[in-house]
Amino acid sequence: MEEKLFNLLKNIKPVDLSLKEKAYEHLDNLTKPPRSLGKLEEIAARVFAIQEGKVEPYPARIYTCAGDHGVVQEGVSPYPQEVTRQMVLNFLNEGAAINVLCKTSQVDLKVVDVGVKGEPFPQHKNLIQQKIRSGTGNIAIEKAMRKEECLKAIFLGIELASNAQKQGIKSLGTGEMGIGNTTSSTALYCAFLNLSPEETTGAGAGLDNQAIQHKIQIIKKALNLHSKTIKTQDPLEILSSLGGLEIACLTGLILGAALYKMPIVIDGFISTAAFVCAYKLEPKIKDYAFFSHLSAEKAHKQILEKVGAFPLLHLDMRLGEGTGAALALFLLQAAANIFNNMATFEQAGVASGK
Ligand SMILES: O=C(O)c1ccc[n+]([C@@H]2O[C@H](COP(=O)([O-])O)[C@@H](O)[C@H]2O)c1
Ligand SMILES: Cc1cc2nc[nH]c2cc1C
Repeated sequence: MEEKLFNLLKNIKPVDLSLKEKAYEHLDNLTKPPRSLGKLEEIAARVFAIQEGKVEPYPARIYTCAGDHGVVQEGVSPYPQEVTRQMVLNFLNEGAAINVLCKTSQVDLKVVDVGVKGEPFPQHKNLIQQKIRSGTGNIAIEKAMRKEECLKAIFLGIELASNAQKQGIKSLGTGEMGIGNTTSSTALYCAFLNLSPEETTGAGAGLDNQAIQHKIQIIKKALNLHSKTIKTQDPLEILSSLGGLEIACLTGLILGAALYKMPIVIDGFISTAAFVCAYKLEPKIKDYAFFSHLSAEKAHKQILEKVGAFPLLHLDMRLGEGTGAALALFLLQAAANIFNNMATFEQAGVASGK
């Protein structure tokens, strides 16, 4: 399976960023002072480069991937594990923030059970039931998952991107749900970016300061236990040891987006951990990615700076689910409409500047 993955990764093509100049030539002819729409123009230009001559991000889809985390038994989250399952049901009943924001932005939503603890969910049109295992192992005392399970989750993510493309979807967004997954994400950041748990551990879904100190100790314990693996810097081993099933699936989704030349919007703190895993597997994926927002989770700013990414929105959000991605996909569509629908100086009879 590992060899199959590395062979697939070889097919990922770099984005031809020289195409951005061609996009800017068109944007500079539109009835506005050049570059006056700022980052919106940058978005249009990069989508043009990714889609090789078109700016067409819609129809768009978010995959919200759900999985449970064994490390929750260490008391690292203010919420009980059952909330993962309960929120998946809420997503399917269209009562969650992600449902509302996807409707607002006209983004399609699919919910993926890749590792929620317990029984599979009843069939539902928006549910992809692909549980690989019933939650991860507790990373403070064992590996999160076997390498084969991690690879299965990555391949599932790649398949989700492929299916979306076959169904006419033009861009993707990441979403996740998993009580305990900020602990796993923080451990991944420490392992991949050589950061300390003290500087990267935050409140997650709402821990107080004392509980954050405890979370730091648990992350340290996990990093110690897996220190040999971390030294190797093998992305698959590190993801299997410290990650989560939803994080591995999103890693695959990001790789798949690049493979199928689709723009992908990375949501908050946990999705960025999946981005780092995908980047470590194949750095060419970076130019396919947009970062929706700066999460209020403590270390997100530092991490985004470290990976050279700029977040589009600053709204103090820290929910996950794909909520930032839903808002940012709308910005991609706004950028596309600017590119495709504005009049040029010539068409409108407006004098251009010198
Ligand atoms: O997206 C973010 O930036 C973000 C930051 C903090 C928490 N979350 C969400 O909260 C859950 C994880 O929090 P915790 O404290 O249980 O690790 C998980 O379901 C995430 O979607 C999400
Ligand atoms: C209620 C709730 C909703 C969430 N959505 C994403 N993470 C979450 C965590 C909690 C606790």
